[in-house]
Amino acid sequence: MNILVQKLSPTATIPQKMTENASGFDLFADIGEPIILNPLEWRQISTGIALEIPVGYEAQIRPRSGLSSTLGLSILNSPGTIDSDYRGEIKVILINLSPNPIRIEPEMRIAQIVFCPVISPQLIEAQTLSESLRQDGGFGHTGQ
Ligand SMILES: O=c1ccn([C@H]2C[C@H](O)[C@@H](COP(=O)(O)OP(=O)(O)OP(=O)(O)O)O2)c(=O)[nH]1
Ligand SMILES: [Mg+2]
Repeated sequence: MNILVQKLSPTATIPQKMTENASGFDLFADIGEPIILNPLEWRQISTGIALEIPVGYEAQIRPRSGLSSTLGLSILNSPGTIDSDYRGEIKVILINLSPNPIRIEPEMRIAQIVFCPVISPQLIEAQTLSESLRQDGGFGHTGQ
């Protein structure tokens, strides 16, 4: 499958898979200068790219575990949803969950984007639903 990627700025970087069978393509920050995120601060970070995702697919913006485990850097709305009809700039809402300031560098690989199939069912209103073993048990009702 091909997915069209548009660079919206000359400094943007096309997302890259770092290994052949990686699920995600790393997303690069397209920022002119470093951005400091203070503890519990979040910011939309530009990537400088736009996508044309085929209908029937979506993209998810997910954190990179290395940045999370070493720095405490995460994504506020993880996983971010990129709709197939969105043609604007992909942005990453980074949040600093650590007690220390975090410096986001230009061209830093700040997140990863994963392309996934998505279904678009018809939602049919119903008065009753079929029975199941679980019924309405949830939120830990099976124990720890
Ligand atoms: O992390 C994200 C999440 C979303 N988007 C873009 C692509 C997506 O298609 C659009 C809308 O995202 P979403 O549906 O999550 O936000 P919303 O608050 O529901 O906005 P809208 O009313 O525009 O759908 O914003 C990003 O660039 N990065
Ligand atoms: Mg929406």
